[in-house]
Amino acid sequence: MTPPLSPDSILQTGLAFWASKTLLSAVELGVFSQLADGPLAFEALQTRLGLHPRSARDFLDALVALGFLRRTDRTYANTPETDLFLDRAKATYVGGLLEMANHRLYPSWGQLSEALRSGEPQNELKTGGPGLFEVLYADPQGLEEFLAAMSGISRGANQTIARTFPWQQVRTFVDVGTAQGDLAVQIALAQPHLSGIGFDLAPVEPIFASYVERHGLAERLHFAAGDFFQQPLPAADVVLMGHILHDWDLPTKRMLIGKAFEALPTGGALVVYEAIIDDDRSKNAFGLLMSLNMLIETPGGFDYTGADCMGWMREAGFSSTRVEPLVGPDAMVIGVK
Ligand SMILES: C[S@@+](CC[C@H](N)C(=O)[O-])C[C@H]1O[C@@H](n2cnc3c(N)ncnc32)[C@H](O)[C@@H]1O
Repeated sequence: MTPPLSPDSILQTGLAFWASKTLLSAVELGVFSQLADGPLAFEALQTRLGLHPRSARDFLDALVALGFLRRTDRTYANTPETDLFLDRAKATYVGGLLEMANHRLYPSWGQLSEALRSGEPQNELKTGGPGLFEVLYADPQGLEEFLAAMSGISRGANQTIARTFPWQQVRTFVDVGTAQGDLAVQIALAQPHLSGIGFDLAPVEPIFASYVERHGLAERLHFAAGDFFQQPLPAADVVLMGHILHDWDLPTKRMLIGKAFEALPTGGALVVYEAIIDDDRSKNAFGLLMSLNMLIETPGGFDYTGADCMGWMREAGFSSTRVEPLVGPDAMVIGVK
């Protein structure tokens, strides 16, 4: 007998933004940072957070029910995960991504239907303003927030690439669009024989330099300032591009893969990684939603399948290509010259 149909999953996804926005507001208000020094009684926490009495208990108890806080009697505490990843004072903080989701993506995603009809981004570009990167680079705090957010979203994949790529015969690498430099840092930490370059726009340099310095890697990791639309990529045995290609339209994707080919010696490798969509385009929901996020944020960006990327690599001249899983929705596409 077939079980009766249920609307549960429809309703769960339809109202998932309630839970999402509750978590985003908790990060914005600093709930997890306030609790990082230890549990707090309800009244103390309410006062520290500046919450109106009407919904303070509902808000905090919703966070308990969602699994982000623990409560004993009337005292609230972080869970091990929220303590490690959502306390702003810790190096393991991943809330930068959620801060960006809260103040930038949440309002823009409210216009998704319009974006789907028009094919146009729904951020500053909509009113004739500058593009995503110009906006970020005009505001030093916004830039730092974005780059830290990228480290948060990328760290698991970065550590996997650092461990699993065959680095034995490699001496040098360049990370294109390096942001804070977390991929370069993770590779250098795991592979002490390697030296690397982080390539990015000039305003990123101080942020990269202080991140690399914090990890004690300034001798082996250097910054190269450049614009990949204007300049060739620095030469290296391995070229890496994390969350770069999906920002751009197809001609730009091809141009960047071509520049990577030029920067590599024969036998060198291009490693492209992000939320690579499965070839059947039916399983990697995160990758497909990420592509909608590119619609919201960029004029021509989109995510793509492993087969798509291997095809572009072969057109550029790469002789062998393969796709390897990383963590969660991420995979890397490797092209060997
Ligand atoms: C989405 S972030 C990816 C950061 C990092 N690779 C990661 O995966 O976490 C894109 C990066 O590309 C850089 N970028 C954007 N336009 C660029 C350009 N024209 N030349 C060089 N880098 C650029 C940005 O500054 C940013 O650091």
